Amino acid sequence: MTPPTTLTEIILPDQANHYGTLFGGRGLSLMARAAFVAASRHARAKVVLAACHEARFEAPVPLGSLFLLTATLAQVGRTSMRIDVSGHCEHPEESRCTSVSQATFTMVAVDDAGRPVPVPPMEAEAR
Ligand SMILES: CCCCCCCCCCCCCCCC(=O)SCCNC(=O)CCNC(=O)[C@H](O)C(C)(C)COP(=O)(O)OP(=O)(O)OC[C@H]1O[C@@H](n2cnc3c(N)ncnc32)[C@H](O)[C@@H]1OP(=O)(O)O
Repeated sequence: MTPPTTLTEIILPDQANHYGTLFGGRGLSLMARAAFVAASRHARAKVVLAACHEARFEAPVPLGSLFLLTATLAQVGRTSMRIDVSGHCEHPEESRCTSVSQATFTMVAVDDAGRPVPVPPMEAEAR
């Protein structure tokens, strides 16, 4: 089974809003990026973002924090993959890590013409 994809980003001023916390659009973009990596690792093909479901931001991510993302392959269809992404916030000077966001992304494998192509089933990963 493919291990979850993890990405860590330090939140700098160019990623912040006027409240001094991570801008939500940037947060979603980072989560989509993690989903893209996880889907690409499974499909080993071009993948595009088809949908984003149930995105939630539960707590703000302050400037200077680490935003830790974990993307997990949750379900595989014929050409699509559902990727669950969770975000945690960690202050670099503290060990405390709190859950701050979740979203689910549907990624679809495509050929060079952008047509959906089959992806390996989840079970195939265990072989
Ligand atoms: C929000 C965050 C923003 C953040 C900000 C991004 C920042 C960036 C970061 C990097 C992010 C990475 C992403 C890089 C790559 C691009 O950047 S992709 C760019 C954005 N996405 C696109 O341009 C895709 C545009 N859409 C399409 O090309 C077509 O609709 C698709 C997705 C290829 C599907 O084609 P289709 O002809 O509708 O195919 P169809 O046979 O009906 O469906 C194929 C499969 O897709 C599934 N599917 C299609 N539509 C949906 C849907 N809406 N819901 C669920 N499943 C669907 C079907 O159920 C089917 O699944 P299977 O049963 O085969 O498993």
